[in-house]
This record gives sequence, structure tokens and C-alpha cells, in this order.
Amino acid sequence: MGGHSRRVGRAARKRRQKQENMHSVSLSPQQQYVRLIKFLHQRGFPSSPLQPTLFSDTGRGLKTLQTIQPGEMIISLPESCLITTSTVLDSYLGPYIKSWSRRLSPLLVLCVFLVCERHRGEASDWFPYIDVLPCTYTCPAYFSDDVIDVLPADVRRQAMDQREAVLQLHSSNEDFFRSLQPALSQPTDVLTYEALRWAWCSVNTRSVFMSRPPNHFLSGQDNYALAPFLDLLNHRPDVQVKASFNSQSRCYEVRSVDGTKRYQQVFINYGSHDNQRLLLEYGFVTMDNPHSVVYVEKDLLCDVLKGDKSLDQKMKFLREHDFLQNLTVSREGPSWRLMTALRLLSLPQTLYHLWKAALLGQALCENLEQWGVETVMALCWRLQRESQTALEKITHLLQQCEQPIRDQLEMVRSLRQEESWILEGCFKTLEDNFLSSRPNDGAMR
Ligand SMILES: C[S@@+](CC[C@H](N)C(=O)[O-])C[C@H]1O[C@@H](n2cnc3c(N)ncnc32)[C@H](O)[C@@H]1O
Repeated sequence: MGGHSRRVGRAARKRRQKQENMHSVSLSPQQQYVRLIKFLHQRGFPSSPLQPTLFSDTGRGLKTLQTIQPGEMIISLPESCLITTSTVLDSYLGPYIKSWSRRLSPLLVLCVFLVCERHRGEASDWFPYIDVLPCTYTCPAYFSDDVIDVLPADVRRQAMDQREAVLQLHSSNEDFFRSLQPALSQPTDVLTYEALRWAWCSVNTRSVFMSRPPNHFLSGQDNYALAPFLDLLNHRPDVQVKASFNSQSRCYEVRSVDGTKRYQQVFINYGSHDNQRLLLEYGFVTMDNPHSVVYVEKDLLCDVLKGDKSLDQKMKFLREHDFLQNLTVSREGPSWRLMTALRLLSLPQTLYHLWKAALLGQALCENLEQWGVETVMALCWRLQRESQTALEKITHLLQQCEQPIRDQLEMVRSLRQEESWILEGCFKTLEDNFLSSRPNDGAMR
């Protein structure tokens, strides 16, 4: 515990130092940003010490021109600057949505609005905002098969699910998209799959959480708000903020917990996400992520233990007790869940009466505990081999690909590299803490 906090302290210091050496270029003088600020002022957003800036490490973000004190407000954005489902339902699209034969999801409604407003160009009220949105994203919905192929197994499955979900969202709503033609000038090819994918990633990577009252015309939870300018804030895992919509001031407010020094990038926290989740949901990974772990998949577990005749029964037992998910290793070693699952897997069928107790955390005899540690090492070996193979493939692919695949591959390379470091760290922790006390009587079954 003490060692861990020292490490985190060191990492935070290194990060601060790195940040001080970062190269950055102000974007404020550019016409797009001048127009965005003017647009927000007209909607009641006061002047802000935050300046859109291009940073060499994180890309575009916001820099503060004044020190932000601990507890001070970072940004307070009036409701009139937000795009929510109310904005859409009150717009020219409202009648089409309200009279459609099915109730549509808040996410779809926001996506459709973004696509239509982008299509309207300068005629759109929201043009100054839409004009500064990225043209493309590095989320899995954009990944080619080559990129999907070099992802870790669990991420690969979820990335494919994301690609499929966006395709499905498009194909299952084509009739609704066609119904919007009278609302659009030059209506052909507006709500294409590519346009919907862009909007889907815009909403998913940039919206803030804002719980909204249920709406008769929409189906499902409505928690999204697009927040211009505020959505230029990047994520840092060690930063804390308080963010919510203030129903008294009618502003979306973000308050800093620790403050930020003048001329530094201001960060917020998107949640305690590991890098797999950041990649899947936001299309980036961050180095020195304290939440980083490597996942041990059920299939790998089965493969490593395939000699065990009662494996199917034990896996069934683990599934029934919800113990086949979130089995992980970190630099500090295997997680409690993984070790607990392995305890059960170490038991012979004759000791069935101990299976439940093992899941409740009861320690077993030294030989079985040792078997658990050795199995973690075998799992780490296998994962490390997969990681190295993927890194070699990525190096090869990088030699022959162009943007934007290059950015996607660089991101996956960082994820795989981190995975390899975690596995090395886990291996070392196990060697240092367990194998030195290994009994000589051969614990492997
Ligand atoms: C809410 S936006 C933040 C502003 C964004 N950088 C921009 O240029 O518009 C979220 C996106 O910013 C990027 N991002 C956020 N934090 C980051 C970080 N620490 N490092 C790299 N990219 C980051 C990711 O692409 C993410 O999907």
C-alpha cells in the first residue's frame, strides 16, 4: 500500500514535469475559435481564462491563462449553450420525431440532429460549434479489420460489437431517415452510415452526463448533453473535478478539486477507466494510468487448464456465481477475483464441498495456493506471447499504412506495450513474493 502510493506520487511528479516541458500552440486567434467564443458569448457564456490550445501530447485541449485555485469553478456553461434532446425536439426535426411510428432513442435523436445541422453548414445556428468538431475519430467504430485483429481478445470482441451496433443503428432506421427528406435541402445522401458513425462518435466521446426527465416522445434513458467549449477538456486519471448541471443557476458547472497552475492544460476526469475502456469509449489511451490492468479471458483460462477433467463443471460453477468476468492482473500481481477463481479451479472434484468456501475467500493448503500462483504465471506467459506477436504485427502494419489507420495502430500499440509492461511487472511481483518461498515438493498438479 505504502509502496503503491509512493509509486503514484512519483508518477504524478513525473507527469507534472513532463507537462511543464510540453509544447503547445494557442488556437484562440484562429477564426473558427473566435467564432465559437462569440457564439457562446451571445448565449450568455461569460469570458473565460481558458484558451483552446494544441498540445504536443494530448492534442487539442484547454489551457488556463490564470491559476485555478482548489475548489474554484473551471467552467460554467449556460443551458442555452447545450444541445440536448429538448433542443432537437424544439427544432424543425421535432415534428418528424414526434409523429414517427416508433419512439426513438435520445442517442439517435442527437446523432440525427448533428448530421442534419452539419449538412446545413453556415445556415445552422450551431455552425460555430459543429465547425470545431473533429472530422473523424479513433473509436472502434472506425477501425479496419487489421486494427481489430491486433487488439487484445476482450477488447476485440467489444470493438466488433461497437462497429456492429453503429451499422445496426443505421440500417434499422433507414425508413426514418428517408422520412426526414422534406426537412433537408438537397436531401440525398445526408444520413449515410458514415455520417451517422461520425455523429455517434461525437456524442459518445464528447457529451456530458445530464439526467433529463423522461420524454413521452423518446424511448430509454436520456442522459446526454453536448456542451460546446467545455467538451474541449481532456481527461487525466489523477485529476478530480465536480461536474453537474446546477438547476438553480441553470448552468452546467465543472469545479476543480486540486486547482491548476497558470498556463497549464486544464484536465477533467471522465471516470476511473482503464485503458481498454478509454480506447473503446473515447478512442485514446493514457500513459501512467493507475487503473490499468490486463484481463484474463475465460477461453485462455480453459486453454491453460485443459488437462483438468472436471474443468467444465468448475467453469459452470464459476459462471453461475458470476466469477468469470473481470479476472485481471496488474503490476502488483493477480486480482483477488482471479486468485479466488483459481482457488476453486485448483480443487479436485472430490472436494466439491469446498468449492463454495473457496469462492468466499477461504484459503487452501499451501500446495494448492502455490498451484494458483504458478497458473497465474502460465497465464501471464501466454498473454505476454500474444502481446509480443501483436506488437510485431503492428510494427509491420505501420510500415504499409496511411492516416487515419496509422493513428489507430499507434493507439493500439500503446495499449499493447502497456499490457506487456503490466505482465512483466506482475511476473516480477510473483517471483519476488511467492516463488522464493516455494516448497521443493513439486506443487504443480
Ligand atoms: C471531450 S473530447 C476532449 C477534447 C478533444 N481533445 C478535442 O480536440 O476536441 C474527448 C476526446 O479527447 C481526446 N482525449 C481526451 N483526453 C485525452 C488524453 N489525455 N490524451 C489524448 N487524447 C485525449 C480523445 O480523443 C477523446 O475522445
